[in-house]
Amino acid sequence: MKARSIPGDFYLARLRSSTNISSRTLDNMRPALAPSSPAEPHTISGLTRIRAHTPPRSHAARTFLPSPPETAGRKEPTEETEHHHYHHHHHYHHQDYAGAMEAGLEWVARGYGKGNVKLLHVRREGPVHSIKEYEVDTQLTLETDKDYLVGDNSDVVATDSQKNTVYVLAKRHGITSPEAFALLLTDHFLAQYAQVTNVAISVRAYPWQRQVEHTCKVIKKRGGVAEVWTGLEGMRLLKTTQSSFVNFVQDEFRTLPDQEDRIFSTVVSASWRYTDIANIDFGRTWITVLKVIKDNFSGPADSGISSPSVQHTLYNIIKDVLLQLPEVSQMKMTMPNKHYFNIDMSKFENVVGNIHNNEVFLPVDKPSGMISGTLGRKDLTRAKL
Ligand SMILES: O=c1[nH]c(=O)c2[nH]c(=O)[nH]c2[nH]1
Repeated sequence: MKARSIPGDFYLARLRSSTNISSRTLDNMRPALAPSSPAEPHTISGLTRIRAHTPPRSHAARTFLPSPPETAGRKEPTEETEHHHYHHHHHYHHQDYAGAMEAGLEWVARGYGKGNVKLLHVRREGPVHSIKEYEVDTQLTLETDKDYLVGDNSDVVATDSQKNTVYVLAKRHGITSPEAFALLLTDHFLAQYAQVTNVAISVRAYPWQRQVEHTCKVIKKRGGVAEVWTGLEGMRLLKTTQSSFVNFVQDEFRTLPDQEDRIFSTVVSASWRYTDIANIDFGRTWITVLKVIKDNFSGPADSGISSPSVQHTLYNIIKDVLLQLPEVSQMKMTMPNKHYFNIDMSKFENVVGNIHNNEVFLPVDKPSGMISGTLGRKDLTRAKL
């Protein structure tokens, strides 16, 4: 074989990512890579070729057999084993691999698998869904090393199949915790493939949390009808323009100047009660309320909507919900005013130039304004009394 005429040759860089290199492939590549002087590394078309001046190996060291499945160690190559190997796998370029496993070497560790298998699992239990987004690494170690040593893939569970397994087990069993999912995968790989001796699964969970909580409260007196309140909590909003607060009481206690263009940020809590709970799509009303809040806080994307105060924005939201949802009899809402105060740049005139900037703010944790209100339908409110 031609390939045997250059023992000691090896190549660096992305020459071939597969271990299954046929001697034909190497033969075809050689002319393009042939350097003028074998002593120098050459870069040709982005490939670095290094000529290693290793003395030709002995015949016996040039090839070997893969470990038999029942033993972890490797059998020493013999004339007999080489003969067997040569005839059945002559397309492998044995002598290019044999050098690494000369006598006296052993595996300290080996493994292969898929890294960062990303998946999002959605658990759909009625209209309330829950999600888990994970990145999973799989690593298998096989009993034999014939895949590494001679390119025999017959025991190899492809990393692509390992990736598919992650998806299939998520579909079949669902996902509760990273640990439960990792244990599920580990047990699966060991049970499914007898040639696997070790499995390592790593899972990283992406920390999603609900942007807005859907809440509800149901009260029922014996013999009465259920009073159902649906709500939302934790809807954090912020806008950088079209919010003002001016013309409020001017006296000796006031220090706050009129604010023509301030930051408006809040965390909305709201709840609403239904007139009659028969035939109500609770999920749909919840989505509608969310949209009414967004529309009144932000307005249309091109023009926005201006807010003269938190009070006015709060009123507009509740009013619109009651107009759009006849099944709602009453709605209450609180909107804390999460202050972002303009940092006074007048002290830094020399450093910043424009002191009238509206760009640097101090987020204030506490205190915050507490604005709230409840609106009900007149007829129903009266009927209740
Ligand atoms: O929208 C506001 N309403 C207030 O009642 C108030 N009070 C205040 O100091 N800032 C604001 N902002």
